[in-house]
Amino acid sequence: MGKVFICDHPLIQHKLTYIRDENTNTKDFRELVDEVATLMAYEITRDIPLEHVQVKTPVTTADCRIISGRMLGLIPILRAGLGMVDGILKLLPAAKVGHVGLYRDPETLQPVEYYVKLPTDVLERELIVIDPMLATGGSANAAIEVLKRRGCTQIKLMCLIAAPEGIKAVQNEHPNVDIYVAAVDDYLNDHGYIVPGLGDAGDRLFGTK
Ligand SMILES: O=P(O)(O)OC[C@H]1O[C@H](OP(=O)(O)OP(=O)(O)O)[C@H](O)[C@@H]1O
Ligand SMILES: O=c1cc[nH]c(=O)[nH]1
Ligand SMILES: [Mg+2]
Repeated sequence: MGKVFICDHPLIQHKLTYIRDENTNTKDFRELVDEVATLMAYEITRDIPLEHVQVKTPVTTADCRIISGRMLGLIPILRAGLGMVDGILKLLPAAKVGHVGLYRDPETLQPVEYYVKLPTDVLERELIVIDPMLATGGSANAAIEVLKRRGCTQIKLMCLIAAPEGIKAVQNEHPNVDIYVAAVDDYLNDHGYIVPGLGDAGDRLFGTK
């Protein structure tokens, strides 16, 4: 079963509080999501392998370590996943970005696919699927399925807030995908919104409501 890592660093939790606040405006919401994404990138890359190199300092030769050429791909689920991309790229500038466009039908809560564009070398990359919200898990599962259908095997999922129902759904359908979240909330309401959550992440990021 996929593991769940809760990124509970105080800086992440502090910023998440303001992200949840309904009085936070679009500009601040976007900036805070960007900052939390950077901090979460620090946590999600904890297991990246290093290799030894020697560098000449002005004083002597030093045994040092660098990331061992690991190729990463970021896969934001449109729209809301876009809000986390730049924050991650600040720490991982060589990552390539693929896009999976999904919206959740408001009646059925089922994901509807409308766009997929992936890097040509996606099979060689370790992939991080990004979406601020893991509610029913339908969108994350569908995005992971898009990647697996193309033969991708190394996949992690990164979200800001997850509902227990969404975690269970991903663990059931994709047991080899680890999930990184800043918080696990209480439950889903009758409209499939995470409680207490933050509302509609896409609308809050882009000011569409
Ligand atoms: O786990 P689920 O039940 O599938 O819900 C989560 C999805 O819902 C939201 O997307 P939305 O449909 O609002 O699209 P948007 O990002 O374009 O606003 C959110 O960004 C996730 O993609
Ligand atoms: O709470 C939720 C659930 C799905 N999508 C969101 O943006 N928020
Ligand atoms: Mg939305």
